[in-house]
Amino acid sequence: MSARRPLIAGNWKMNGRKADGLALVRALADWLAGEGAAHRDRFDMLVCPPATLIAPVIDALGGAPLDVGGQDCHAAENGAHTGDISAWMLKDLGATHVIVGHSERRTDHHEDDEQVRAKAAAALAAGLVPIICIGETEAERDAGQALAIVARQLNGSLPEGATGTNVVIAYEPVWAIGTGRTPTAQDVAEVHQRIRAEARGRIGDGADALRILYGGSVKPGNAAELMAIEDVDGALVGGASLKAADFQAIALGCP
Ligand SMILES: O=C(CO)COP(=O)(O)O
Repeated sequence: MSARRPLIAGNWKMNGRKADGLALVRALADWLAGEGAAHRDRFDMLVCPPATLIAPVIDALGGAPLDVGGQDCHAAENGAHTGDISAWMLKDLGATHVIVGHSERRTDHHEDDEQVRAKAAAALAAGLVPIICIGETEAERDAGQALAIVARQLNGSLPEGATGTNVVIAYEPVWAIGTGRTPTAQDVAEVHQRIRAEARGRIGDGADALRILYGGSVKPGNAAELMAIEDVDGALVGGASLKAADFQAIALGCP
């Protein structure tokens, strides 16, 4: 076993006006400086606000040990790409991470593994840690294809130059996102073990240091059970990351 410190990451998705985002991040910063301070060596914490709030959230941190990331980036550094944001722009604001390949982008924007890999490569080139999301649909799980789909997505989405420490993988079964349903602990363990094995084939023993997050209906009530599973190295949290108390409780679920 390596000393992989869990990463508790909040994906705010398309939620929050400025006042909401600032109130949330201030509450988290206050907690990390107060009650949460005693637990700081048990997890790293990250929030991924909508692009409009990244700069104000970073300004509001006041030195709190809380990283800030984007929810997506374009694969290019600059150029004629209306509405897009580059990894270098996120880095310029002070972001440290960027989510790529979230299933909502794979669905809503038809992103495929090749595009996700290009985005992840851009993140690495810009000096950000890409959080590469993979996960099967319910039909794929019912057809017994979950492991094969996740392996294919991982291999297709992992960029050249990936190591165990410069990328993070998030396993998010599509059918568990926002539904209140989660896979069994055994199913989560099986998929995470497979992800690490596939990663080992690509990056060798660096895979021991690779953080593999679970995402999909993580709540205060199930966080401890999920975080205790072998090869689960943190959580990518959607809905429950919008409430400071819930997000904090999830972090406290880390072993
Ligand atoms: O998609 C997710 C995080 O990226 C998970 O969302 P929920 O936690 O709302 O299910």
